[in-house]
Amino acid sequence: MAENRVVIGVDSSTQSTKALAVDIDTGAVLGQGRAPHTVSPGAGRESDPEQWWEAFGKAVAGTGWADRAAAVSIGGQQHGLVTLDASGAPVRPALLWNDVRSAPQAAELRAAIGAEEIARRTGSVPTAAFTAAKWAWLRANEPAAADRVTAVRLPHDFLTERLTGEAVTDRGDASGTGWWGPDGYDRDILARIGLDPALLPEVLAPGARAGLVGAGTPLRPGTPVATGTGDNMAAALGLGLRPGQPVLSLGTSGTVYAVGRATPADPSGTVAGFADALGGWLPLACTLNCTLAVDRLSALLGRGREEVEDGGTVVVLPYLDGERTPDLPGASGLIHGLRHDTTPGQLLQAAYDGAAHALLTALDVVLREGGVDPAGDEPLLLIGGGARGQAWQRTVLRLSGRAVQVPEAQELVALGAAAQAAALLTGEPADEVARRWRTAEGPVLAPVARDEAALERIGDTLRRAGALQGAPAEDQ
Ligand SMILES: Nc1ncnc2c1ncn2[C@@H]1O[C@H](COP(=O)(O)OP(=O)(O)O)[C@@H](O)[C@H]1O
Ligand SMILES: O=C(CO)[C@@H](O)[C@H](O)COP(=O)(O)O
Repeated sequence: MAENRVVIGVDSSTQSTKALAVDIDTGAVLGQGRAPHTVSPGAGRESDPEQWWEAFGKAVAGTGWADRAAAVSIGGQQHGLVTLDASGAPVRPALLWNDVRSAPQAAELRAAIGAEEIARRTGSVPTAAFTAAKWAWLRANEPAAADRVTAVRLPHDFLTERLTGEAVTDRGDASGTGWWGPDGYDRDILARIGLDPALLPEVLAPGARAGLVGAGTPLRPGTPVATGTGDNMAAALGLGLRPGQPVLSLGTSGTVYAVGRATPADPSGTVAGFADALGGWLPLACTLNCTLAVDRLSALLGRGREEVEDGGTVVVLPYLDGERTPDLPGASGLIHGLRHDTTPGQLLQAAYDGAAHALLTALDVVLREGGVDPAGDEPLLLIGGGARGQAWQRTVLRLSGRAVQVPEAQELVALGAAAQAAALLTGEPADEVARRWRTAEGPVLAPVARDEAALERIGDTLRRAGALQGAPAEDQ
């Protein structure tokens, strides 16, 4: 294999870094590497950016192509607040997307600007996940640390800068900050949260080159580096997604999204109006409790993930980490409707249902926000670690009523980053590279009738659980 025909794509996600070495011509994966991350337990969710950098080195070395790849690009978990001092070292661990301590700061921003206005300006109504709320939390709770910060980055920007020395980002990841919109950085929002725009990276145009690999990194000096993007935007590239094709990703987070034709601005906050990595839009709904919550329930029940049973009417709201969709940052797990004849397998199935419910009920809003008819019959593309699970597949079929397509290709975030890197060399748009690689191909599972009764039971429990789960009085 000629060295100038292989690129490396990286996914620096919540639980681990994954890297793929990919043949530019065929999309064949020639090598892969992985290294785990540590996320703090307890009230917050934090990770050390230095560990991401070490994991990046191990994962790219694991591909076997680190010293020979022709280009590289990095997709990363969205929203995380990385704070650097004048030497480029982290001031403190990064505050991650699933850290809900910043919920009061998000509520303050919403109240100060108004949900409609902030959605119009930034595409999204901020929740605790958004970087703007995290910076406001840092200012309020650790002012001395905030004062030492000379640069604010997102996880993928931090790694790109370590590689190239360039302080740059892309519109996809920038759109998850809460301080960026179609007109660029929103100076009013930055002023409200006390963040100097000079601390932020430059937002590069789609398809631009971020820079060249410098000395002393795990990659060959001089290797071109693409802009990278947020992990969901990278997966959209990795699938070669066209407008209106819906995606459900089952990983640490659950996400549902589609490339849109229109600029999204959902004032209800269910759908975040992210930008994609190409110049379009990526309306998306995200939950905090997905594969990890179901795995925790299966461990508590002492059953394997696939040991589910049909029947019964028990409802599980598996909000072990608080929740973002619906916006219940103070929520916890809740079981309702337990009977003498409820079996452990039914309880486990109810956890799957509870984790999928918000994503699948948000799907129509996601499509409408992107200007696409939700009545279309495009199969739902199922990706992420959970997509291989039979129980997950059956749950999604039952609660969506749609055909479900499971791409054979795995690690679509890393593949999307690889497509970005390849696009730097070939001049094609990255989504076209992925379509050429046929990354979305895989079996299509035939639709089944939507289980309206289960959806209604979960929705009803949610409404009635109101005060217990910390819902505002007007929603109860
Ligand atoms: N066969 C499977 N069935 C259900 N869940 C799975 C399966 N394989 C992996 N997972 C889950 O997938 C998750 C990892 O998914 P991934 O998309 O790699 O995560 P991340 O969001 O960190 O990128 C893990 O929490 C794991 O429990
Ligand atoms: O917050 C969001 C999307 O808005 C998450 O999807 C993060 O981007 C984390 O992704 P994973 O680590 O679960 O892939």
